[in-house]
Amino acid sequence: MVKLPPIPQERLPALLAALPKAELHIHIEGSLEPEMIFALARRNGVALPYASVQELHRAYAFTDLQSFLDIYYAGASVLLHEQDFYDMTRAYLARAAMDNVVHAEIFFDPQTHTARGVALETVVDGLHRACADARAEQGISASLILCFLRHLSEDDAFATLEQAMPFLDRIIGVGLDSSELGHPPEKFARVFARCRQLGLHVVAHAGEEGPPAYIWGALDVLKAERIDHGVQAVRDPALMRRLANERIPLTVCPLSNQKLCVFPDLSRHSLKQLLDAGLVATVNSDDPAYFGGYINDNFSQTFAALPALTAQDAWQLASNSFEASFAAESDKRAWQQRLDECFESHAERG
Ligand code: HPA
Ligand SMILES: [Zn+2]
Repeated sequence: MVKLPPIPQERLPALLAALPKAELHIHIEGSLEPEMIFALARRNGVALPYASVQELHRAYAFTDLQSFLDIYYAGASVLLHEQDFYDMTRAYLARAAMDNVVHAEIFFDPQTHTARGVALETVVDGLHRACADARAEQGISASLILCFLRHLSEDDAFATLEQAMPFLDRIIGVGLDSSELGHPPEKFARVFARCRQLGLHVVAHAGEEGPPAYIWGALDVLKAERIDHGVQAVRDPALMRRLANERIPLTVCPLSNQKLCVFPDLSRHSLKQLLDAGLVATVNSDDPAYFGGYINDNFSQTFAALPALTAQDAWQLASNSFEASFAAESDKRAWQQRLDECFESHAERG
């Protein structure tokens, strides 16, 4: 264990906010705030099934993953033009930078847009231009991960990969999201094998609502390098040992788990168990506009709900986020150094 300077307990909230961190599980369509949904609907002449921002907000009372996805896909219907994708991504990156995110690996769902007649080029151009401008103007680094929707067929995923071929230099990897139960990783074995051949990184949502068997499948069949969510792993001791031994990161999203009723309450979340078992767990926001908080809200509310979490855990979570990222080793070392300096400054002050 790394020896850290002692941090007084009352400084923990300020430390959590100030920590440099990477965000590795953020669906960019899930960063669309209700106000922006209405502004884009107006700009693009799209009719929404909600009369006002307040009415839309009131619909954010989810009972499970599917009840959220239905509203999330409706929200994304306002995105039509390159500028829409640009504005959404710039807004997220500006907000993330305020939370001291130094690096973000951003998921996007092409099939949600191509099914409505939006060209993949429009999507990728807007997202990529926003990432480049945010890096130049705010110093935040960002890269893109294309997610396949698992409720659709493997053929549809292959067609999406084909459309993405001209843009692979702007994508670092692929992921798997949407409705988990009934859509195990094995359904996408061949398309993920092709993605690996193409040199793309591969990650997958598994063990959010689905059983530990879906995490085994993501590892053994898809060869996922990271597991998104993965919180159901605590139900399988052999899986916990494997994740720890192979240092397979989990991108955990506590507020998402709370809002989608994966845990009855944040105070019952498994994050501390995952860390104590030596897993490379990280904290992320998933769909911050829908789940009531960006990454620092996830840190602060989870540490408040789980008093067993310590400053050492905070350091570990931030350090894990750099280790788990697909960034260059030189960047990881620089961010790690900033993390250690942040700890020193919080220990010394006062
Ligand atoms: O939490 C999630 N799970 C699965 N698919 C998703 N798409 C956006 N957010 C999620
Ligand atoms: Zn997710």
